[in-house]
Amino acid sequence: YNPSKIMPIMATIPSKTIANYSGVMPNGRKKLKIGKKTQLLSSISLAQTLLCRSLTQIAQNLSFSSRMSIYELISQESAKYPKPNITFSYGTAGFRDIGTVLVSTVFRMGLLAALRSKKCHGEAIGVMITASHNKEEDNGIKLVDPKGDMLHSSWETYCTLLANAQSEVDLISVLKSIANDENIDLDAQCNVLYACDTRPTSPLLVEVLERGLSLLCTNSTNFGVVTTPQLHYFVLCINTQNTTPYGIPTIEGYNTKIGNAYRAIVDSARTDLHIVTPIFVDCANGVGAKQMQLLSNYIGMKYIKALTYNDDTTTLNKLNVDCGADYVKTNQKPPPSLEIYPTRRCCSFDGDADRLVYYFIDNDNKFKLLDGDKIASLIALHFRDLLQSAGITKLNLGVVQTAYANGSSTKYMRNTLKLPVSITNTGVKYLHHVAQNYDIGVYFEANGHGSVLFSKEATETIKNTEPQSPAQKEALHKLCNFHDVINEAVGDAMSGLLLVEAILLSRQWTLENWDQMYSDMPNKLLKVKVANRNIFQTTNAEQTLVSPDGLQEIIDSIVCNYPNGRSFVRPSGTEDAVRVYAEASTANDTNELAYKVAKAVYEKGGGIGPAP
Ligand SMILES: CC(=O)N[C@H]1[C@@H](OP(=O)(O)O)O[C@H](CO)[C@@H](O)[C@@H]1O
Ligand SMILES: [Mg+2]
Repeated sequence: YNPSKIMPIMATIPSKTIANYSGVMPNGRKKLKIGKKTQLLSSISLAQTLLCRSLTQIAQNLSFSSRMSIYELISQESAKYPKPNITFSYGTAGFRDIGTVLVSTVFRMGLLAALRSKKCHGEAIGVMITASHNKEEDNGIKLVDPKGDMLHSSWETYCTLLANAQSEVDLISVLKSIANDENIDLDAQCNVLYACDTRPTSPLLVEVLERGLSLLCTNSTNFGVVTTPQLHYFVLCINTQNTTPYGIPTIEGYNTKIGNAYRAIVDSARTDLHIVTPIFVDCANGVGAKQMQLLSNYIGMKYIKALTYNDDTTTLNKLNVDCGADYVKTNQKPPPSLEIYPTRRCCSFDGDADRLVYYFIDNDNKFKLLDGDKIASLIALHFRDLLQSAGITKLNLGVVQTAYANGSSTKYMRNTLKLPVSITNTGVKYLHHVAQNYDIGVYFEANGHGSVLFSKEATETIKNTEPQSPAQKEALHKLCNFHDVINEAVGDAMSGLLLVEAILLSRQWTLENWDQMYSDMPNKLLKVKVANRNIFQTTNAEQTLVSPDGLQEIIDSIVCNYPNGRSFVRPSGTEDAVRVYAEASTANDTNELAYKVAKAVYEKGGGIGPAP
């Protein structure tokens, strides 16, 4: 091999071909933007040079790799990304930290994603680089399993082990033991799809991820800057391509599937389209802004009037600042940037557009939040009615919540809707799995992250039931379209918005009508800083502490003094803190209860910093 021999060969390749391909060369970060005729010639010669350099690099790597084992190569490359002196943990939503300290972790997750795909017989695995609602300087990485759901918990330990391997020797030893324990053939097929959100550290982390991937994976696709749920959707689409295709794994495919289903529901609701009122969408200055604009443009103003706010993804220090679903839910107030008055319908996404909350102010200027619990209640009610109208009785419809669900919502669904409600651990992966126990499982976290899952039996029943009346036919048709509007892979703010809008239009409901389903119990969420949150261990879907010793008894003795009081304590999976939740009949009682429990946590659980 000799680079000087490459040039004459290059000369025989039509320049246009080189220019076309130059954008996807291995050193593709220097992508060429060719468009203006005046720049074309110089771009082509630059493309030739770049291509030549890439070929040189490939040839060098090839001759190296023939002499070095793959583990030696990994070790050599990994040395470029030393692990900082931090203990990483794959938590509720993968790894989260300041973006720049995640470099070694992200490189290693490239290796792990490749192993996971090889273990799953070459099925596509997703890697999303995002820190969701957290601050802009943070970033994170989480893996998506072949069905589009979260990484299987048995592999989370591998993630943590790999991220914490101190030296290159440790790293190789962890990799070898994973390959050995899981019986993985390193030469097996592999497919990894990856994407990122709009954070400033995302391009750097994507580049490092690619380095990791390039060592073990021959087949990977960069989906660019998309929402977390879109990446989950792409993974599910690609892995079902040869069986029952879930959809087309592109942004257009996503918009077409959910957009067409939404339009069909609106059409079948036979509503006068003039009643389609604007929905003001706060996009948290995140990735949802552009994607929501693309989706609503596809659907058309006649069907949806989605006006995006907080859609600046280029100015620094704006992401999730005083806006977004987490801000609205935590502070129980609208983003100051949104002009809100009675009758104006508003909703907020979070930074990676997997959470959705709605809100409005009533005629007395009182802020009303329609959170994940209210969204779940609306969906459960509507599906219960549709199943009844469709004459389907054999499908079991149920709801999954966490202990953070407002007590009134659980009561409403159990006592008024007469539906089964399961309570499970915090984190979408838990809710998702429990929802699979129902034929139609509606799951939502109070913060607005959730979806609806349909069993195979549910899908087939909806598709194959012979209607006995026009009303039944219409209900079945609606159920089919509601199924298609939902992103079953994971909770999705954009798909959730269409689902809620479609239900409201079908029922001809305003946000006030929706809000009146039930009244929220006053509630309070506090954080307590402790020296070691790992000593906090829970049972009973995180509602009862088993450690530290004696603390649960103290909490019980506090709670029993408050009518309808409920309070529980658990360690956060995403922040270095312990969370305290309280609910009671009045706002005063709730406040008092929350602070008393937080104080007990601080005193008995090794609190640090100022006392609550
Ligand atoms: C009380 C609360 O809202 N907890 C959130 C938060 O988890 P913690 O483990 O509580 O930090 O972030 C998770 C990931 O986004 C989300 O799934 C969960 O609902
Ligand atoms: Mg999120």
